[in-house]
Amino acid sequence: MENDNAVRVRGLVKRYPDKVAVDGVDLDIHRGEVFALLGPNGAGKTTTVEILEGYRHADAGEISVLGSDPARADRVWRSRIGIVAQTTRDEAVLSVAEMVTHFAGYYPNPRDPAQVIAAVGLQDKRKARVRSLSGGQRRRLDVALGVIGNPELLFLDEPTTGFDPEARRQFWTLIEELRTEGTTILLTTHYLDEAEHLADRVGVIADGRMLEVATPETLGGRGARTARVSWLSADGPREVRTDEPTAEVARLMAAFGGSEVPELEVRRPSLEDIYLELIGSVSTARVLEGASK
Ligand SMILES: Nc1ncnc2c1ncn2[C@@H]1O[C@H](COP(=O)(O)OP(=O)(O)OP(=O)(O)O)[C@@H](O)[C@H]1O
Repeated sequence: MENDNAVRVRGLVKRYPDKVAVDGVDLDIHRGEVFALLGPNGAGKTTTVEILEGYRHADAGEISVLGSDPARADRVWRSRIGIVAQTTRDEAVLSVAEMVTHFAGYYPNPRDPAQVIAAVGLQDKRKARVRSLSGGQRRRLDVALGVIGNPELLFLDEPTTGFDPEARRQFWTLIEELRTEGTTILLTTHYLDEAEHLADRVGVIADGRMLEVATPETLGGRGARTARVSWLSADGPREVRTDEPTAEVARLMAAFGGSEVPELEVRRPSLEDIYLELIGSVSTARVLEGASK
């Protein structure tokens, strides 16, 4: 019987000849959630994702994806997942509409090709040959091909690399719609704002190890971190650090006689600040380890 998790991984290990790329990773992805896997270049994200997709084989660990071991999964299982890989290189002579329709034919319960093309913003390009698309347009097509089969679980490996800002926003809307429909999504991204906007939970991986899994709001104790309150006083910009920003704002309001406090801002560390701190601690540990040898 399938459990409540779309993905359940325990003790995942993948070794390459000169590198342990994944070093004992545990991971649970709940059904219906958007999970973002974050980490620096070479951390082991793509290796992990491709093992979950059944494209690479693990050296050790227990892996269950939609209730099956991906290394032994069949065509029916494959039709339940959608994949947007990091790179696609085919130089198809088909048009966008032909390609999306062609892929729809592989699945038992596909989405409507015209709707999917519109959802990724390629309606003006539907008759264009795939090989004539720009890098960002090609990436949008990759996303269309990933979702055309109406997957229960969607893997997105750096899906918005090369997107212009408008395309990224449009993509975010599409992901939100898929999430509302109940699709489970595993996303890797280097854009922290993307993770913050889309993910229910994030996992930070570095050097093949999972450092922390949490909501974007609570990663690294973020929610409890000291806030910075800044404003423009008559003497110039001012900033205080406080655990009670509300009290500080109330004090400022009184000081300004209830009128608008100029340039008032309350900031807690951003997801990027916290992420860099987590990653930084690993790099420092690696340098110290090297120095002690
Ligand atoms: N086929 C392979 N053969 C040998 N080493 C590999 C292979 N694939 C990946 N590696 C190595 O394993 C490590 C993890 O790579 P992986 O592609 O999983 O990282 P990543 O987190 O996805 O990085 P990026 O953010 O750059 O995409 C890297 O050091 C990489 O060089």
